[in-house]
Amino acid sequence: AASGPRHAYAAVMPDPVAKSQTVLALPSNMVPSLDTSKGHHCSSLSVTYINRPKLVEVVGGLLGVRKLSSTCAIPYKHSASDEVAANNAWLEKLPSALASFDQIIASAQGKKIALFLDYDGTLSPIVNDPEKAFMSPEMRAAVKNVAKFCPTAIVSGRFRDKVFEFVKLKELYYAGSHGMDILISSADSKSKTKDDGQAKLFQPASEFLPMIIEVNKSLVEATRSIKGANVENNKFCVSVHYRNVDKKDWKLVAQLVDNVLKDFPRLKLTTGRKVLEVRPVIDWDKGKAVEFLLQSLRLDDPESVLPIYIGDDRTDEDAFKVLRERNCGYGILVSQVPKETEAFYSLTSPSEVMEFLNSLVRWKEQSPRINDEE
Ligand SMILES: O=P(O)(O)OC[C@H]1O[C@H](O[C@H]2O[C@H](CO)[C@@H](O)[C@H](O)[C@H]2O)[C@H](O)[C@@H](O)[C@@H]1O
Repeated sequence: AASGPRHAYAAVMPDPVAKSQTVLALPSNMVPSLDTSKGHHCSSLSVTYINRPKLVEVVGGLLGVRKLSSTCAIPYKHSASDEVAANNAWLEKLPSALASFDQIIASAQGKKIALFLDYDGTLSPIVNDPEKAFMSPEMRAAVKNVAKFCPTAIVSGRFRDKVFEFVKLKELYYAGSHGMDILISSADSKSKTKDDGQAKLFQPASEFLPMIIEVNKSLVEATRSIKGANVENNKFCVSVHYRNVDKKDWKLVAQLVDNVLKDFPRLKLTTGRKVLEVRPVIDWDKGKAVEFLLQSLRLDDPESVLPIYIGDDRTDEDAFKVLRERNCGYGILVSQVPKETEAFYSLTSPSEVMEFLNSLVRWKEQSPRINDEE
């Protein structure tokens, strides 16, 4: 999509749910005074409007018009041997992060690992009811332990408060609404200003809040008659779930959502796992959120930090792409089937994610002084 005009943000806005926090409402070159003199790879960031893609471009597969373009399953013939061959070819291209663990830690020698974790499908298994996507106590312990050694952020499409309710770990950073709602405590923030002592919120889509409330209502109304359809308000974006809708009605759901969006030209549609996601047309995604966090937490020097992002969804591709293009870390795709991806490695399930996190912990525990530059 082509870039539109740059967007200057409105004045500082209090967040009703966030006590003792400052909302960072910055102009378009919004990154707090970056020092690019060291040639860090993750440097300039800005927020722009983008043109809205057409419905068929977004949900082509769902509408039967054309295949979805990114992170779609690579089609393969259905004989068992073809599937095995396709899987082997994929694993060659995208090796298991567990099998390649030694390689991964070799490139982390002398560096700090910054971990970015998607939530649904990565830390919790995909379930039919989004309200019941609980994380196991074992997974929570693994994340808690790894966060002792590696700065760890959850980057989710969910409402930030909701994903915190699931994860329940105060020591992590949280980016909700696909990165449009980032909370950073000032102790960790790069900019030492008079706001020190307060947590900081970065909400690049804050002006869209009333519009999201309105579109949420319209989407609930529009899909009311579709059995199994479920609309979830994620604060700066809205999810329309069709996982529990009869397959013959999937196209209808997409068309109803598209009809609603005709009245909201400043909102666009993206797709996830059996979900249509309505979000502002700003050029901001999980990739931008990762860059923002790396810079804000002073983790943007590739000489001393290795970022690793683990996710399962199409929206995680934006983060994989940032790490690949900037050559400053690894994306790990969680998937049981071959997919097109910008990730470097793969894991097959949340339980393999847990195994990977536990391996990181064991590695750090075995030789903390050698592995950690601090
Ligand atoms: O970025 P994420 O943390 O992966 O969030 C993406 C969406 O995840 C949730 O939906 C997905 O998980 C549900 C529970 O397993 C499943 O029922 C649904 O079909 C999946 O799409 C969440 O409910 C959405 O709001 C997030 O946008």
